[in-house]
Amino acid sequence: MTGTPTVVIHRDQEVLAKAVAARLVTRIVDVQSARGSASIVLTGGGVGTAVLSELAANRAHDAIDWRRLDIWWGDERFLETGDPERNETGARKALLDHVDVDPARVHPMGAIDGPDGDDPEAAAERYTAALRAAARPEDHAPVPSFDILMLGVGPDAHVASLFPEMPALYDERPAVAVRGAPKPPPTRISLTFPSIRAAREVWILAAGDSKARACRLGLEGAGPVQVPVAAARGRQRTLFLLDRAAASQLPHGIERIASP
Ligand SMILES: O=C(O)[C@H](O)[C@@H](O)[C@H](O)[C@H](O)COP(=O)(O)O
Repeated sequence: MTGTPTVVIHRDQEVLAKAVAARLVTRIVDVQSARGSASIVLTGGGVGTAVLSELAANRAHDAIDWRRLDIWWGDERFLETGDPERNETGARKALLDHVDVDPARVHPMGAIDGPDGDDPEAAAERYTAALRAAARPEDHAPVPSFDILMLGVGPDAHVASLFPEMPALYDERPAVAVRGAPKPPPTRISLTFPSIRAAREVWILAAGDSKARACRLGLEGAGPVQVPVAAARGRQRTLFLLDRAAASQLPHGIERIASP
């Protein structure tokens, strides 16, 4: 795992979302120019979806070769396909329906009306199989080395659908079913920490006062069972991309202020 995360603070949620969208363009273009293709992991939640909307609105997204981009999800709500509460639905509406992605390279997590019916464990196993199929020998893992893995964070410091003190925190499988999630809806599918930590870069996205404590604890090295975001680290780099409100409890001197 990498060393100390880098903290970048933006004035407010709107500037944060625009800046993360611009950062995505630059990082994806750099990776595609170096290796031909790139892979990203999307997150649900307000900030994660706002980033996708800003990316759709920013014509710089034309610099990305969308046909050579693998798109995965960090977690998903186990609902019917097209349900507005599903992260996939939000991502398609905000961005994916507006760019020329290769459908074969877009990997949504299962839905309750999918091939596994109302069995989230089977749907998680299917996602695990897709991850394994995409992994290459040089990844040295059962999942691909995602170039950028984005995660929102909850006020309770959850990331993806890895909630404090829940069994999924201890699971070594690439993707798992989560039942009884404290954030509705209760049944979800989530990547686990081993999958998150296989990513080259992990970007933690947070805005608002309600995330300030989670961000502080996540950066102070708290235990991952109580503070899951504390274990969300990339192999090469970890970024905490925050607005001022989410950064309001951080000790002075560790941040880089990006927006005046
Ligand atoms: O499916 C989900 O609910 C998300 O993946 C979840 O992990 C989200 O990213 C955080 O709860 C932050 O959500 P907000 O940005 O909306 O606060």
